[in-house]
Amino acid sequence: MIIGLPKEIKNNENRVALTPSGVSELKKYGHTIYVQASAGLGSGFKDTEYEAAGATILPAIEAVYAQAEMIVKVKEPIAPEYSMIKEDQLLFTYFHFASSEELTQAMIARKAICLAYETVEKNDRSLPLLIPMSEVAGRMAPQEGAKYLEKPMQGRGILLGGVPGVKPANVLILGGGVVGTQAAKIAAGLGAHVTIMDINLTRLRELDDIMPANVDTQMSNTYNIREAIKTADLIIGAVLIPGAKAPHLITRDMLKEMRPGTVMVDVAVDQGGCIETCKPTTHEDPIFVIDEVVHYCVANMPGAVPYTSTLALTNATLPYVIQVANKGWKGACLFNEELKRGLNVVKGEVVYKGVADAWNLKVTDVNEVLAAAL
Ligand SMILES: NC(=O)C1=CN([C@@H]2O[C@H](COP(=O)(O)OP(=O)(O)OC[C@H]3O[C@@H](n4cnc5c(N)ncnc54)[C@H](O)[C@@H]3O)[C@@H](O)[C@H]2O)C=CC1
Ligand SMILES: CC(=O)C(=O)O
Ligand SMILES: [Mg+2]
Repeated sequence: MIIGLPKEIKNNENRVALTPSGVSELKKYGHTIYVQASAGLGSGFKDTEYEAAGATILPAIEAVYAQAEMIVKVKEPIAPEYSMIKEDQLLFTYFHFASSEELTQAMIARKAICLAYETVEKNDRSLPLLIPMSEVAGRMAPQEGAKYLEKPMQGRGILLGGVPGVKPANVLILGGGVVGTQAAKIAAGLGAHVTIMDINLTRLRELDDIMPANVDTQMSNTYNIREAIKTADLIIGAVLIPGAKAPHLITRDMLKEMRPGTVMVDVAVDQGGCIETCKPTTHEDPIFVIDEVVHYCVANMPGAVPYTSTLALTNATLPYVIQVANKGWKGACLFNEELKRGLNVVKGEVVYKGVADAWNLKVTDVNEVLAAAL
């Protein structure tokens, strides 16, 4: 297969979807890989390393899209890339369609095959291509929260861990999955008092068993959230309904219940956010303030730590990339249910229910689309 690796163009997105070692693995199976010049530089990989691994470097992004049967990326295509996408071209990347109607309509119009990292799902319901980046974003969330809690950054001016004789900060985490667990570990390690809320009682039991003494668990519901936000210093949004729009657990009217300088890090922003007032921000301009509450809503948090994130992401994606390259998208999706669940939009049809529901579109049975494509 001919594989294209473009350089990411989203703000401060320094990750890259294949490392030179990934290129050399793909070459073993006889695939051709075109890499856009400087695609890996932000993650510490030089063009010469990709060349040595067997890739061909192309100077312009247009040439990479023009040549490739499969584009492997990190983030969703953004407007300048739309017109480069060809009918029947396979795009394997994060899409988060439920947070962008524009992107959904653009991919329908381009008649591309959109295989979304975030909905590739194992039989045990885990999301193998989301987990590594959720681990990164979860560990970053208290770090970013601590920074914006500082007074000069518009926060309350409270130290997460407190000091002897002074209470630590209260951290409220909504969602006890991968992001929530990693965020709790780091916040608790810094000495904060942490509360994790989830609707899954089994998950709360597991967390209660493994978390240190300064982490409490509580059932997530509007009543409990309304109470907790009154004394929270840092709130981390970490809920997920796979592929679908996140529910708004914190509504606009709740902001006036919070103390001035409270910081909210809505990691779930890539699925639309679990805080009503959240809108996507960038690493260049990460926060905004409403009703004296600081909102941090960066949709590509791991992009800021590419040395960690690129390796973590490609450790997980490469085996799937190899499968798709070896069998083609149809063969790979028929062979492997995990990959089939990653199909979101195929040749103009929406095949993922959460995405169709988000934008009131018709959902087509993925098996019909696969059968028609054979
Ligand atoms: N902004 C960024 O850069 C990044 C964002 N993310 C996003 O973070 C979000 C969380 O991802 P993961 O932790 O991997 O998901 P996960 O599936 O591991 O965990 C989600 C948790 O939310 C819980 N939940 C669902 N509804 C809830 C409710 N009403 N109240 C409380 N909890 C509820 C679920 O029971 C589950 O335990 C996703 O939207 C993901 O895409 C992930 C990585 C990077
Ligand atoms: C998951 C995601 O949106 C990211 O890693 O940027
Ligand atoms: Mg207020």
